[in-house]
Amino acid sequence: MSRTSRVLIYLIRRDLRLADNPIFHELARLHGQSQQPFTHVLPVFVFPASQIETSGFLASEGEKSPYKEARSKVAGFWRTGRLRAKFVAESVWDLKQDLKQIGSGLEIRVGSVRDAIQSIVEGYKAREDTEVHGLWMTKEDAWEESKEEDEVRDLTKKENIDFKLWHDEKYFIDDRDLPFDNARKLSDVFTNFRKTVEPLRQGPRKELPKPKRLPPLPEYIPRQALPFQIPDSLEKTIDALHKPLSKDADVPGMHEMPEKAHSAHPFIGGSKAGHERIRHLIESGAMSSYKDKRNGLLGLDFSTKLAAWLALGCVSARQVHWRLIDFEDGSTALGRSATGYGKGENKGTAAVRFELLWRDYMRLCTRKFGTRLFYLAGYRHDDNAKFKLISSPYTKSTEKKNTKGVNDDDTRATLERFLRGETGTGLIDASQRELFVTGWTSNRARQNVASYLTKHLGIDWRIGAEWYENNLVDYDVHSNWGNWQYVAGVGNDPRGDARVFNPVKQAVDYDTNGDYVRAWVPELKDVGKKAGNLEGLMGVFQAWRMPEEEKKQLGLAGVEWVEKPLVRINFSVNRRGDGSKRGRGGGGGGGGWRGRGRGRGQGRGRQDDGRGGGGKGQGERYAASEGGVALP
Ligand SMILES: Cc1cc2nc3c(=O)[nH]c(=O)nc-3n(C[C@H](O)[C@H](O)[C@H](O)COP(=O)(O)OP(=O)(O)OC[C@H]3O[C@@H](n4cnc5c(N)ncnc54)[C@H](O)[C@@H]3O)c2cc1C
Repeated sequence: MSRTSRVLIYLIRRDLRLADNPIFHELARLHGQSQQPFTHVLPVFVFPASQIETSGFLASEGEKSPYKEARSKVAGFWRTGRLRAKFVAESVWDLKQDLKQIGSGLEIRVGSVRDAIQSIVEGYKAREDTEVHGLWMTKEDAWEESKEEDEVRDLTKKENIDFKLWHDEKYFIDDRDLPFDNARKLSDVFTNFRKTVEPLRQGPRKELPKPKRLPPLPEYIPRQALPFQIPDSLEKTIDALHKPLSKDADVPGMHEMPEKAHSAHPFIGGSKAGHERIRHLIESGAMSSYKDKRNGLLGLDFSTKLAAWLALGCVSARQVHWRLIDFEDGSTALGRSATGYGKGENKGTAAVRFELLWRDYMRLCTRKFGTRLFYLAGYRHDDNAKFKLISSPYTKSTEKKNTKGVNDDDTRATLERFLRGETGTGLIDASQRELFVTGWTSNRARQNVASYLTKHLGIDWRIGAEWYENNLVDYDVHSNWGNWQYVAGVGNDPRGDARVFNPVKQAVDYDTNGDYVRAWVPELKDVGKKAGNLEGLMGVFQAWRMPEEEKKQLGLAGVEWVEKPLVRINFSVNRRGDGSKRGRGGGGGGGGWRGRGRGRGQGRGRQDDGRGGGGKGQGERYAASEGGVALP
């Protein structure tokens, strides 16, 4: 008997958008034809049990999850923390709503991706009137995702179901337009890659329109297999995701949101919110001023905050690009009253494209190096690299003796202070606390934190990457692990180990009045106010430098992280204005991160991406040195 319903399953991954989505585009096109290979389409999203803890979806209290806890490999953190879990759920439900409006819908499942699909296939096999005709999904590059693909492909082969893997089109330069056919040919230097795809303004393909109508859902849809059940609202989905996760992420003493502090990332998941954000950035002029402001630390608009939507594919990079084109060409009303409207590409919009290309590059590095993305020795695989050991508090160090004389127990205590934001270095503490309570911290702060953990504390960089994976709402496997490697000196940074950020100098440069540190480390909010000079500010950036009297007055005397910082970083204020260095060692080179430094010092930071700092000469200059990196 021929079955009357032929179902195509679209297994949605990090492509949570309707517009500019090649699969939905093709489904809409086929729907308009009289002869269709399938009669119904079933969009499915699976919360993958290996990456997001799913035990909160158990149907009853007595049940046990058949899956291992979704914890990270080195440090055992939950892989997806509360804030990202919420952002993902919002994005999934947003797409569900969008699909409903055009005659379709979205089925949510939990478990391993393979099990989820198998259970749907089995459900249909048991019926006479329906068959699964095919399964489509988007290719992703990281190894877990590739493994998922293989498992699903094998399953479809066994069940005689058509399988198709689609290009992931959420990136800036389309895979089909890359100047090489094999990722092994990707240069290990970003600048070289960039040159092969310039001019960037002409790089992206056209975006695909939003489908107006999709084939309907099948009349019968197999339910989620036990022991799990799927909630019927966004709120209940978030509750289920949060249920197993403790509020302190299993680290005792984590700090809460300080009074009067504001999240720089108060956004919600989903395409609609993402596009609203793009519109706001253009209309407010924030896209045009991006290049000058992107190194900011506090506020909503100094950077785009688009990364979280991009990571989940709620918006694609080329959608960002084409909205910028609309603005630059003045072809729509978008941004009509903003600076730069109709005047072509400006340095702000060009810099946004440049950063979007970095995102492409990080992902292509994963394609090139595969699982080396997660290796302690990184892409470089250089056994002699100075900072790459290191004692790991959770696995016991087997790799090499920690040259800084730290044993594993000390490292664990040190690490917990780092996670809590109690290192005693203001910029690091502010960033760590901000990250934990808001799910976001700026690029400048991320660079400093990563450099501090790996190069000042000498701790295994993967632990930092895992903590970011847990916390960041914009977590993305390629950008996170790739950037951690880069800063740790084991990745594709041409300067490798030589790049060390001095977080005190960086605070002086980028947190000029200490507002960022004061906002996130409220214990320090009044420090240095009386003195009102740079020396006073030093107490904000390194609390141990506060005069004894002031410590007592502010109730900070005897506080461990104030009195005993994990690292005392030498940094002296030089009022001679010649920017020369004092003391031992350099270490100020962090300011030259990919040439983004402000160019205050002399020849700091190689301009390895060709963009100059340009020496703004802002009043007083400072000299930095980093001799003391001993742990207490
Ligand atoms: C240690 C470390 C970890 C990081 N982890 C992540 C991560 O998990 N996910 C993530 O998307 N980015 C990560 N980044 C890169 C960067 O910090 C964030 O993309 C950026 O801060 C997000 O904020 P934004 O959207 O306002 O960025 P903007 O400054 O507005 O940049 C625009 C877009 O360009 C891309 N971009 C910018 N800088 C980078 C970069 N260095 N590498 C790759 N893409 C970039 C992002 O998609 C971003 O949304 C990390 C950087 C470091 C140093």
